[in-house]
Amino acid sequence: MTSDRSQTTALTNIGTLITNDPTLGDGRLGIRHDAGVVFADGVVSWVGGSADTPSADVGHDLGGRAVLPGFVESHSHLVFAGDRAEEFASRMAGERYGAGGIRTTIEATRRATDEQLRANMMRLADESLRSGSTTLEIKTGYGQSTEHELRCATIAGAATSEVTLLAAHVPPPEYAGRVDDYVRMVVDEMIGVCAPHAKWIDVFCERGAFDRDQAHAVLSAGIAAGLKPRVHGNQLQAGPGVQLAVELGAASVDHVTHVTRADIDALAGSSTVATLLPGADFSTRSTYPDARALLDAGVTVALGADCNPGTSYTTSLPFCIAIAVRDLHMTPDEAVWAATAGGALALQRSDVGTLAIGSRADAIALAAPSHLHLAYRPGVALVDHVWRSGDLEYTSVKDQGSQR
Ligand SMILES: N=CN[C@@H](CCC(=O)O)C(=O)O
Ligand SMILES: [Zn+2]
Repeated sequence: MTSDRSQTTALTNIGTLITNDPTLGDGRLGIRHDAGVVFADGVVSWVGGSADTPSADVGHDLGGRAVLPGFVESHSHLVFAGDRAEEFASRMAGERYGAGGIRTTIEATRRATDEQLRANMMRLADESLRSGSTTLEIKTGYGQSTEHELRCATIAGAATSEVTLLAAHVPPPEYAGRVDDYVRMVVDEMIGVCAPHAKWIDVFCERGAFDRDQAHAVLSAGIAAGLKPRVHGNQLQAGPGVQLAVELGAASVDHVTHVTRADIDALAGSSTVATLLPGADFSTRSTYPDARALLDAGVTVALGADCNPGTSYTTSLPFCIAIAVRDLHMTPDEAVWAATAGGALALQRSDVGTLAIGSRADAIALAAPSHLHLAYRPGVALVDHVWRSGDLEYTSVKDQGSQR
C-alpha cells in the first residue's frame, strides 16, 4: 500500500499529536491537541493546528485519533528457525531460563534454508510494522560459525540497514568447553568476513555465555573492523556488562535487569542508553529492571521488544509499553518516549523517533484519542495506520485517504 514519494500527505483532526520535539508542543513529548501534520518528500514538512493544515495531494481526517512517531525497535533477533514453546511451558511450570536454550535455536537455524530463514524474518518484520515499529534493528546470533553468521547477516540486510553481528551469543556445541578458542575464531576470522554486512557488533556478556575479557576481545575486534558496539548485559545476574558497555562507549546496553548502584552511576555519566526489554523478563518470569532508579538517576532509557524464540516471542512494543507502565512504574509519557526517541538514541539515529520538521515521516495513528491508551488497553491492537517515509504502509481502516 505505498504511494508516490513525491505526493504530499496531510493528516488532520489529530486528537493528540506526540512530536517528541519540545519546541512544537508541551513537555518532553512536545504534545499538541487538535493538530495537523504534513509529509512531503518522505519527511515531516509542517506541524500545527488542524484547521490551519495546508492542503496536500492526499488527506487523512484522523477523527480525533492519537498520532505518534513510529516506534524504533532497537533490539530484535528475527533470523532463526523453529520455536521453543515447550521450553516456555517448562519455565511457566517452574524451570529457570538459562543461556543454553539458545543452542537449540542455533541447531534449527543451521539446518534451515536461506529461504526458510528469510520468510520467517519477513513474517516477523511485517508483524512488527503492523504493531507500529517503523525502524527495526535485527541481530544475527543463531549461526555462531563464520558460514552461518554470514548467512544470517546477509538475510537480515534484506529487511534493514540496522544489522547487528551478535558474533558471541553462546559458544556453539562444537566449541563446548573451549570458549576461548571460539572467541579467537570470532576475532581472527568471523568478524572480518561478516563486518561488511553489519553496522553493529554485539556480545552476550553473562555467566554461561561470555565473560568480561572475552566480551571485550570480541567488541574490540568489531570496533577495529568498523562496527559500533552494543552489549547484552546484566540480564540474569549482576555482572560486568554495563561497565564494559560504558567503557567502550557502546550505543546501548540491553536488558539491564540486575544492576548495582555503581552500574547506574556509570550509565548516568555516559552516553550509553539502557535498553530495557520487559518482554524477556515477562516470558522468563524474572524480576523486572528498576526503571525508576535508572530514570531518576538521569539514565537515558529505551524500550525494545527483543523478539526472539527463547525469551520474548513478541514483536509488540505496545505490549512492552503496557508492562513498562504497569510493572516497571514508568509513566506513560516515559514509556512512549523510550519506545520512540529512546530507541532512536539507542541506534544513534537522529532522523527517526520524532515528528519534528525534517524528521523521516514515520508515524502511527491509534484507534484511541491519546497515547495513554497504549498502557490503558493492554493486548488490544490499537495501531491502525502506519506511515513510513510518508507512505501509508499499513492500515486496518477502510477509508485510506482522500485524493484532493
Ligand atoms: N539474552 C540473550 N539473547 C536473547 C535470548 C536468546 C534466546 O534465548 O534464544 C535475549 O536478548 O533475550
Ligand atoms: Zn537479545
